[in-house]
Amino acid sequence: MRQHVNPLSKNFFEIDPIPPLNQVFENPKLPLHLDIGCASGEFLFELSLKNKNWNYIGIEIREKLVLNANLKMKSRENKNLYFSFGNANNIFNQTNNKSIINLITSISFNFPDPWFKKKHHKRRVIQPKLLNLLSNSMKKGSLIFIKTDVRDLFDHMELTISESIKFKKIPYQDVDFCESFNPNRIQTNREKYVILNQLKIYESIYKKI
Ligand SMILES: C[S@@+](CC[C@H](N)C(=O)[O-])C[C@H]1O[C@@H](n2cnc3c(N)ncnc32)[C@H](O)[C@@H]1O
Repeated sequence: MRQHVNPLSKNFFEIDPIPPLNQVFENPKLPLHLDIGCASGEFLFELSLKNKNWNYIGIEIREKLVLNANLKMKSRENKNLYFSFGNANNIFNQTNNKSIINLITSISFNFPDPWFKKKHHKRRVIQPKLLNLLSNSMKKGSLIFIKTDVRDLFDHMELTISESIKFKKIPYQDVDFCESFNPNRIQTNREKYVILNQLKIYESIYKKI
């Protein structure tokens, strides 16, 4: 399976609408977490089983991974999990999907693709346009979690988010993780690898003000 796809390719301009939340979740009123770049979804499968008081949506640009995750969904009892295929940068251009943004309680960007070369930086998932959309539509108090092992990418993400005056970085110790989308601090696949290899993790949390 391809490890990387070019998010700027026109294959990702068309976006599937996410159905109304009352059609995908047993209880659409639960707090909603969005995980961008969820890969095979293992992290979300674990989260959704452990935290039945949250709903989770995973967005992933590699279609095969989403197809496999949806196959796995059929054999499981997940009533609080949904996977959507597409480029997170275009997903909210879809009219139906736009209305979901103000229902989101939190979003995570876990170990996004670094796209090291300068000429490829525009392929990085955190872009000013996406941040602008989120800052205009996410509700007050909602959170953005970013995590990476690549310092340069971390600086790029921090800069892009801090350019929006509507997001304030909050000190780690001020976050009540027990109330968050991930109270048990479950690790993503990349995070497990990074920890095993004793690499440094850079992370920040932002609040919509
Ligand atoms: C390095 S992997 C990290 C996967 C997972 N979050 C983790 O921490 O293990 C980055 C994932 O983001 C996906 N991705 C990259 N750009 C994306 C985009 N614009 N929209 C949605 N998914 C994207 C990639 O296909 C890949 O699965």
